[in-house]
Amino acid sequence: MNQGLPVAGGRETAIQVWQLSRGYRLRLAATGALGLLSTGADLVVPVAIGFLVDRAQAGTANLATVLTVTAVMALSAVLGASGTALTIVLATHVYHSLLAALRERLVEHTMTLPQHLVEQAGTGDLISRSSDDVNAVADAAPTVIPAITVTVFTIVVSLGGLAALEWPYAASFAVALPVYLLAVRWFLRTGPGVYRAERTAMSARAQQILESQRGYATVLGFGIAEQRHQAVMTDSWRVAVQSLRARTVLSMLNARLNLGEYLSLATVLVVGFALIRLEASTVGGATTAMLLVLRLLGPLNQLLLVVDTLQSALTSLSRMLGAVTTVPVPPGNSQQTAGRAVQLDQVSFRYGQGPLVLDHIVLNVPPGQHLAVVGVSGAGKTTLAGLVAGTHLPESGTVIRPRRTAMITQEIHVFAGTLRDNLTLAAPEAGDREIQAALAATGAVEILDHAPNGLDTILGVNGHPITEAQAQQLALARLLLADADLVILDEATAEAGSTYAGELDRAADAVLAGRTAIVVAHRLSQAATCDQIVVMEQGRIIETGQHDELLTAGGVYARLWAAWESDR
Ligand SMILES: Nc1ncnc2c1ncn2[C@@H]1O[C@H](COP(=O)(O)OP(=O)(O)OP(=O)(O)O)[C@@H](O)[C@H]1O
Repeated sequence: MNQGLPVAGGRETAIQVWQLSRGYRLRLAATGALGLLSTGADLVVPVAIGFLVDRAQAGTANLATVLTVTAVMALSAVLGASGTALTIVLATHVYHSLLAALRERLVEHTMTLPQHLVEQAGTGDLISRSSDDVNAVADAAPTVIPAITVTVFTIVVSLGGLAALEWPYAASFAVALPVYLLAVRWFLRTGPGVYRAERTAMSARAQQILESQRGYATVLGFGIAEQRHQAVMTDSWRVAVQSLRARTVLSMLNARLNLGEYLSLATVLVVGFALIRLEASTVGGATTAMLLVLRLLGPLNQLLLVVDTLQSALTSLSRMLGAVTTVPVPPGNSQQTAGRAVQLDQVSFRYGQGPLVLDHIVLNVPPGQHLAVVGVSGAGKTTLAGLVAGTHLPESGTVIRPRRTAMITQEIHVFAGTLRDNLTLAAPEAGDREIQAALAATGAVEILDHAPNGLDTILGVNGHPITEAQAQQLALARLLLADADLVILDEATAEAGSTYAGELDRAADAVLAGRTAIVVAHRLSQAATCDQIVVMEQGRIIETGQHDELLTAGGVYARLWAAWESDR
């Protein structure tokens, strides 16, 4: 079962958001001031209507009074509405800028996460955080931002207005306040768990679908399509159940809000009635108070309703920040240096909680030397290559490698893009002549000869097809252009003895010339030409030496060599 990446707590989320807001705080303050002024202008309407009611009651209202008051109301309404609209635009702009900054940080950070941590968490979890969660936070903007900006300012200004009228009016609102507070408290306690469960179910579904797609060949090969289909259905049903729970919680919140609304209106009416009887307020004053409370209820309900979206967005935000703040703290040490040598000192490693896969490895590769790593399948060769490349971090011990290290793994990926893009990934400044030279050196010119648009031919999904061996040649040409100090080769596609194996060995020789290299020798012909060979068994180095020395010694390497020669 995948453990998933961590989720940031409330305090950590607040700290991260505060840090992220650096550079936007002045704009935020200006937005706040504008919001307050705009909502203040909105106060004019209820006050003016109360004023008119009093004048009408006293019989002193004439056409001029009505026209003047109407003009003032119209002006304040226009000013208030435009100010509020501008506040929302400004707030939305800041929100999206902050989200873009966070998304960048997320992508940047995930690129530095050690491979095993991502594998342990499940790629689906990471994809879900950088897609579903980013969408949830972005989608919240149109509802949450207007609700928050309008409500917060309306509450402050309206309560101030009620208190300025007669304090009992403001105090009467306190009767309904506990209902609202209890509703929010209940929702904040119930909501996060329900929303987190919904998001986690979504992550699990994403992982299930991803695994079915990635393992498509295996699914077909073993005839387990129906089984996979059922697994995806089960996870989709879990998402449906969790979504239903989330929506039920929302309906229950609605019921509580309706109760609060009823209580606040009833209380202000009763208080207004009592104040008028005591001659502490005029009918106009009571009218203004009633209008202020009505004004307050709309945004308040809107805010509480978007607490749902807000809560969901906050959950997503905490998941995004959780992935951003995942700092791998390996007890072991993995360092990059300006030099060209590789050193491993007592390096041990395991995947998650599994058994030791590398057991106290000691290795020295002097600058410019080529080291071959040999061993049966599962001995730990690929893992060792990953540790030297820095994609895995040691559990204990120290890895020292050149800063400019490049690796070709067993999974060679052809990126969607042009042939040129695929070659210049690690050398963006390389010109066409250098690219052609690299293709020639690695025997890959044939790819170019058959590419309909030369270096501009689109490769990858739906692009110009290339064979697995050509993809490997392309990867070698890319490596040559990257001009790394240390090259790690862990490619294993070509069958020993095939024409391609010979071609790839020659291409690899061209790439490795003059560099420090570690070659995971899936074909022993690759090992024979290296300066040094280490033989691995169950995570340990059991033999070290040159090809001839190891053959003469008659140990494991000699037996592997004999078996390999007889298979050729
Ligand atoms: N991602 C992983 N999670 C858990 N265990 C793993 C993972 N990758 C490899 N292992 C285990 O670690 C051990 C060493 O695997 P590794 O791939 O490094 O061996 P190898 O010598 O390179 O094998 P091969 O020649 O088949 O690639 C094996 O027991 C393998 O099952």
